[in-house]
Amino acid sequence: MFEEPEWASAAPVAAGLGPVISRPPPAAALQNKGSKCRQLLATLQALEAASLSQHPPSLPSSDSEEDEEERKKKCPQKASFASASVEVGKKGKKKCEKQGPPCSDSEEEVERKKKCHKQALVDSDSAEKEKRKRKCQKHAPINSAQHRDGVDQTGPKAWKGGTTNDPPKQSPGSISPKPPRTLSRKQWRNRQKNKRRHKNKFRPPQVPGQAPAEAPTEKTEVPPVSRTDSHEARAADLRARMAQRLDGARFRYLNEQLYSGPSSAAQRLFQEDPEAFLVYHRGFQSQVKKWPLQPVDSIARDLRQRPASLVVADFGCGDCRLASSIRNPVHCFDLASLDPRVTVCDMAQVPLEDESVDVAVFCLSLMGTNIRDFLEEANRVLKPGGLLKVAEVSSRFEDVRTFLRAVTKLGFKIVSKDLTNSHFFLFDFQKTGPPQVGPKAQLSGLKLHPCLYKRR
Ligand SMILES: C[S@@+](CC[C@H](N)C(=O)[O-])C[C@H]1O[C@@H](n2cnc3c(N)ncnc32)[C@H](O)[C@@H]1O
Repeated sequence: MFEEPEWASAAPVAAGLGPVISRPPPAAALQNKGSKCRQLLATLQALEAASLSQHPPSLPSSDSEEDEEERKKKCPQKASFASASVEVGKKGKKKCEKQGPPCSDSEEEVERKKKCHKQALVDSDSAEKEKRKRKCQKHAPINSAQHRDGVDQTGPKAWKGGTTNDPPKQSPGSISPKPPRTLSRKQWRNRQKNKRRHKNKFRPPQVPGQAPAEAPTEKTEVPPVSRTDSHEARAADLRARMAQRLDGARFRYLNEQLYSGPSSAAQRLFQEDPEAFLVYHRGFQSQVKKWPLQPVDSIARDLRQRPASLVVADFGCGDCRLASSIRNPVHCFDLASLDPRVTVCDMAQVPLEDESVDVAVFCLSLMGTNIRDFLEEANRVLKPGGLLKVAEVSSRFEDVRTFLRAVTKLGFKIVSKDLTNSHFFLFDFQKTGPPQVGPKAQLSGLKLHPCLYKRR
């Protein structure tokens, strides 16, 4: 009964103690029950000792699959039994000890021990299974419910063959000498992360808040077009700005010409270059529209309070803003025409009869160096007692009183003056009669500063 071949041959091999244990002959065993029992116990103890020294159960690594593999390599056919036999040594002994005295010499005793040994083997197998099951549960807590439900997921390979994608959990303290064949949860996550990174590496960068680009389609060809558009828009904008600056320069030049020479020269200028008149007026309009109040509007307001029957002569009318603002009949004179109502002429000589108009207006138009000619012409066409209205840029006046005195010598008296406006002065004169001075008399008060515009 002690010659159970598997147990007798496998145990020493598994324990590595074959040469140490001497097996007594069966006959002697039957005769000497006490010694057999002792031998049996000795064998069991030796097996147990060997088992403990080689595979200490307290070490976590001893339960590892690698160790199992190692054992299988050492004894491919008997490995499972060998591990079981180790347990036999422990559990069988304990069970036997519980069931009866350790050193009974009777045959029943031996039989009982044999049964105990078989039972121990069964117990050992079930214990081993239970241990593996616990180990698996420890590695895969997510699937613990499945384990509880009886789904067999035992063993580390469950992660490979399982339907779930959840990685196995590795206990924090466990250190495996070899790289694990299954991935830990952390390793699995890192691998997934690396895969995603690798994918995203070759994707075009996405703007936050925008939908991700599906593929390089026609949409990707849009930016060059928009770039071209923006380039053309910038070029057009640049051209417009350059043209504006050129116009500004031309306006300043023309403006200076009008103030620095006699009206005859200005007349020639615009006759030779009609476009220059447009340039000048564009520049003038861009300037006065920034003013808080345009003097022409102030004059028009005053005239609207007077009888509409009064005949008005507008010297240097420009775009006929005054004529458009009042109901009075208005003779419009200028060096060039921006409106059909304009009579093109030098205002030093207007095509009007003497004493034919009630109101003569000079709104920012005393530009030439021959201002006296303009004022004498107004005196000629004005009716006696007629109204002379003058508006000029305030900065042009060196001394307002000398100006007023000079105008008075030309057959006018000052009626009202308004010096309150920040940009221009307003004067009202009444015709008193013909000029009181001869043609060669000097009227220095009529010399006004040119109104020059700064480059902006
Ligand atoms: C600054 S603009 C003012 C235009 C208009 N009076 C206004 O206030 O809107 C001066 C105008 O007087 C005109 N002018 C200057 N000298 C002139 C002259 N000798 N004969 C006719 N018009 C003249 C210019 O051509 C210009 O249109």
